[in-house]
Amino acid sequence: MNKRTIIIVGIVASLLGLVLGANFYFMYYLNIEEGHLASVRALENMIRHKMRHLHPAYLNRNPRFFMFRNKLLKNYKMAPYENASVLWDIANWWPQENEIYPLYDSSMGSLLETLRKEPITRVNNLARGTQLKLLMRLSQQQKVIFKPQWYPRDEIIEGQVYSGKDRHTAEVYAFYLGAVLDLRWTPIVVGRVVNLKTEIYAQGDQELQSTISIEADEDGKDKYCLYGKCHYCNEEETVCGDDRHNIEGVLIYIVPGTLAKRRSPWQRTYKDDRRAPWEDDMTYCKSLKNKMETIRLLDLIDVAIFDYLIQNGDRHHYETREDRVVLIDNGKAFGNPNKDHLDILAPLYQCCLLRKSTWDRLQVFSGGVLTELVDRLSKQDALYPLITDKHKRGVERRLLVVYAVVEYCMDLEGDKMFKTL
Ligand SMILES: Nc1ncnc2c1ncn2[C@@H]1O[C@H](COP(=O)(O)OP(=O)(O)OP(=O)(O)O)[C@@H](O)[C@H]1O
Ligand SMILES: [Mn+2]
Repeated sequence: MNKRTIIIVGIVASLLGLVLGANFYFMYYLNIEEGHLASVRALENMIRHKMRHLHPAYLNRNPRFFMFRNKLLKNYKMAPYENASVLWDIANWWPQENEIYPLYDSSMGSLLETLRKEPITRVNNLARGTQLKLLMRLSQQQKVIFKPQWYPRDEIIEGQVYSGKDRHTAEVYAFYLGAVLDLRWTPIVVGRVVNLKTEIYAQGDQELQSTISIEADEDGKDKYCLYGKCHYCNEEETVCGDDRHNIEGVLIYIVPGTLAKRRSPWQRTYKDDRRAPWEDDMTYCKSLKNKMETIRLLDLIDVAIFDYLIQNGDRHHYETREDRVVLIDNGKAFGNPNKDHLDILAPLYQCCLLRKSTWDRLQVFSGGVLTELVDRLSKQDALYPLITDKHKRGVERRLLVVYAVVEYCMDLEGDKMFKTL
């Protein structure tokens, strides 16, 4: 054999080795159990493989997005108003099942303005849930929930996916993301800079006032700090005003109607040394499919995608309105832009079911459009930018993971994974 032949044979042999090696690698991980991969690790490898071979359509812009973008921008555009209570009457009639507001409605831009502008006339502690929140009344009438800022936008929350306190702007982001993805199941939320002295303390009842400390700082100027009343509230952990007593927070419109709280089948144990059954059992969904209505399962799978994009890993319970799932409490999102918690997507990759409309919609906003559009919609918010560029890149990266997981499911189930319920 001459030198050239040896080189060619060498290359062919090593290519063969690579192909075989890679196949063995995949066969090792593809320890298929009734069509499902045996472990989360194997799944992660499979997803990584899928991500490397994503069809360009998932990476590029879909021209169909223009139509949606223009309508959305028009719908959420800031608009003046004359009578706030008329708008509140309208908005309180909006909810239908779990849809909190209509797809397009000429009152939306004005309604958002009422939440930004109307005077805060009464404030109480709201000891519901575990985190600090206040109940505010606007113009002596409309009740809203207030969640304050705890962290700067670029704070990185270490630890578990559910660690830390609320990230207030995540609630606003969730509202606009829900609007874009047509998961209009979130409450309507605006960011607002509020004065702790004149708008909260002065309008607060005695109980609230007793959870606000007023102390003189080095310059002898009063400093207002709120610690509130809730499960995790304590005098050491406070929200303090700046030199003009201002704090950032979000006003969350109260969803009219009755909400029912249910334990999530994908609940975490919240203990470092104990894992939940769903974390190790890739066939976990099989028994759920018999126990739970498909429509509920489809709702929870939509929720999983939504939560995965924003990295909310704290949906231990979910709430329903007229038997459909609502997206209440989105504050534990955007903790660490560098981390993706794939297991938030467990409902999707374990059940391999997805609402057809959700899948169609997700594909409209490929190629960077999703975060660009949420960014443009939220430009009018007092707290813009809601999240850092790193977090925006995180959302886009995770959208590709969602595409890859759906591709993985399509390999297993074909088109029958898509449902129209
Ligand atoms: N916009 C809303 N409309 C109606 N009810 C709401 C709204 N936001 C919150 N609630 C009610 O208040 C409860 C507590 O709110 P939320 O879940 O945001 O608090 P949390 O302190 O984050 O709770 P947890 O610690 O359980 O996560 C909810 O379970 C819900 O019943
Ligand atoms: Mn919460």
